[in-house]
Amino acid sequence: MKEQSDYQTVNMKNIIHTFKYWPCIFRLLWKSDSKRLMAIIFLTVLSGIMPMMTLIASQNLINAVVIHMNQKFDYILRAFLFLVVVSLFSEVIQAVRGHHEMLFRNILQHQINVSIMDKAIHLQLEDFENAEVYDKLQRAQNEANYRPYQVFSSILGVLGGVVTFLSAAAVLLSWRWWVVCILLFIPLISSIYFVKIGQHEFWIQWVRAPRYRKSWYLNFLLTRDTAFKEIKLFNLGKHLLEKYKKINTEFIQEDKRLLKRRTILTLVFQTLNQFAGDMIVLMILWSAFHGEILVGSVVAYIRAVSLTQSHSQGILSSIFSIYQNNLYIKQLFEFLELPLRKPLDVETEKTPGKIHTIEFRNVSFRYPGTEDYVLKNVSFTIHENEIIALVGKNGSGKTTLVKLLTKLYPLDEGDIFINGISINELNTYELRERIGVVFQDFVRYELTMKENIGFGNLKYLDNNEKLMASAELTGLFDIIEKMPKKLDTQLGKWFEEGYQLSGGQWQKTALARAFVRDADVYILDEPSAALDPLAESEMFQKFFELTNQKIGLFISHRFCTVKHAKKIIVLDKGQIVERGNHEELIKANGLYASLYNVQARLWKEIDFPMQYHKREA
Ligand SMILES: Nc1ncnc2c1ncn2[C@@H]1O[C@H](COP(=O)(O)OP(=O)(O)OP(=O)(O)O)[C@@H](O)[C@H]1O
Repeated sequence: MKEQSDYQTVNMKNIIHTFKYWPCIFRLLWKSDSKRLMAIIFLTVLSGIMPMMTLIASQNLINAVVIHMNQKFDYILRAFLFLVVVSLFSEVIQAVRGHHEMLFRNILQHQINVSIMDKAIHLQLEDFENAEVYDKLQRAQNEANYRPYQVFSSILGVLGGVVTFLSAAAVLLSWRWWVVCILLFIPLISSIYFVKIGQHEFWIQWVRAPRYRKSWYLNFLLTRDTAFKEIKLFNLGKHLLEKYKKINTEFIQEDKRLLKRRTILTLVFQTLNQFAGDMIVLMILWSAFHGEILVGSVVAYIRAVSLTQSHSQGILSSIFSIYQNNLYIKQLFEFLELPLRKPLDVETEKTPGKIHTIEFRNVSFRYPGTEDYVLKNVSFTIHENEIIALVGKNGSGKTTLVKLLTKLYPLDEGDIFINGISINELNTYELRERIGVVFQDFVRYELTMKENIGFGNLKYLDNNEKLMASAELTGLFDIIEKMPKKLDTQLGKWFEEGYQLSGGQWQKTALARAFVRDADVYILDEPSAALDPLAESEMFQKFFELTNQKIGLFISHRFCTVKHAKKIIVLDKGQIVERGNHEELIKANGLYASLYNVQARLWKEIDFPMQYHKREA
């Protein structure tokens, strides 16, 4: 919030503050392609001098014609050839510079995208679920990744413009030095006004950012397949489009006001500039009329006046663009320089070895930035060759337990021991290598079937035998066999020749991905939600076999499966309220029994149809 108000207070200090990222920009530019960067800077300076060179060559030629008319043609020819060479050289420089700039822009953009993605893979889940960090990532990604090039290009604009401006001014200095002062004075005054407008635009852009993201999101919803079905069925298209239009119409209105102000100011200063220029041209003609200067010099001076005027405008618009881009650059580097969270990434040498026991000891947890405990004093132990079922109402903390065990969140209070060692002391990557998890919101990779399974264990990515063995465990084998390119079949509908799987088949793919891992612990969070009863029963049979001499943990709301687990842990509002096997828990007649009975009644169609009939009557 403070950060935001900093932007809203628009003053020179804040504007200057945004320049603090320039060293980072230059490091980034240098890192991207240092040789090309140097070449571009050199060519920019050179092309800044070229207009003046052309001007001097034209002046020479015209003066040569005037002086040597009907006398020596070779003087005229020499002056002409000089002009040809200078013009040609100027064209070549422009072309080579354009070529390098284009390439450099692509390389730089690639470098920035890689840096953003590299940063993102080093963040923690905690960061991704933190609106502020996510915001920074989104801003860096959507708005800021091309800005460094724009700043660079504007700096080049200023550099080239200043060189041309000064060299053209130098031509005029030899005639009347104070003419240069007049030509400088007007742009200087106008730049003060333009900086003020620039500050205002900063502010407008900043305030606009959240609305801009919303409009981006609406655009995303309307143009991707993710929300297509609901948008059609609930007939949301028009409603969402209207929302999008409303936000963007506001932007257009704001832009109109801004542009109006800018256009009026531009007009005023251009008129003043033009008037001053015309007066100076009149003076040049007056001097020529009195024979003080030659025709070539008349042309050269007039051209110099026009160059100084046009380049002063160019320099101003480049400075203006630098101001605007600086704000976004700040967002990019704020994201790239986000400090990585410590505890999860501390790499220790300690490896768990084969996991024989997992012990949760007095674990309590609150999500960062929230007050309420989602887990309270949770303690239980799982041993090798055991399967535990975690049950409880929605939001009771089951998935949170898995996130803590897999070190997706740092522990808050209490500890988790793997083979007697605290997970805080264990190497995160080694620990995760030994755990195979299927989350409720598993990923449907729009890639090949091979990748969808092989991502569970990259070392088997090209081992079709292993991948198919894992597919067999989840009942995918026959489906893959029938696919056009078997394991190499592209899945989903985003890319060419995509083969769309059903919801249950996607779930089986996610299970196969977890099963291909040579894990010691397999965790399934709602693994059967999309499976038909037969597939569910087969999958659990395989799961029981797979976890032989290993540890299995599954979260499920389906009591027909849960009842087969030897140990069942019942969570309620983050606390373990019951534990035991099915028979014990039914006998205890607590939460488990009541949840089980509700479901059993639904299966037996005792209560539900009666109510249904009552409503019909
Ligand atoms: N990233 C988060 N930030 C803040 N609160 C969260 C976050 N994720 C989950 N919660 C909260 O933590 C509580 C437990 O969530 P959890 O996902 O562990 O429940 P669950 O038992 O797995 O539920 P379900 O059966 O619906 O999957 C919920 O109240 C939820 O609102």
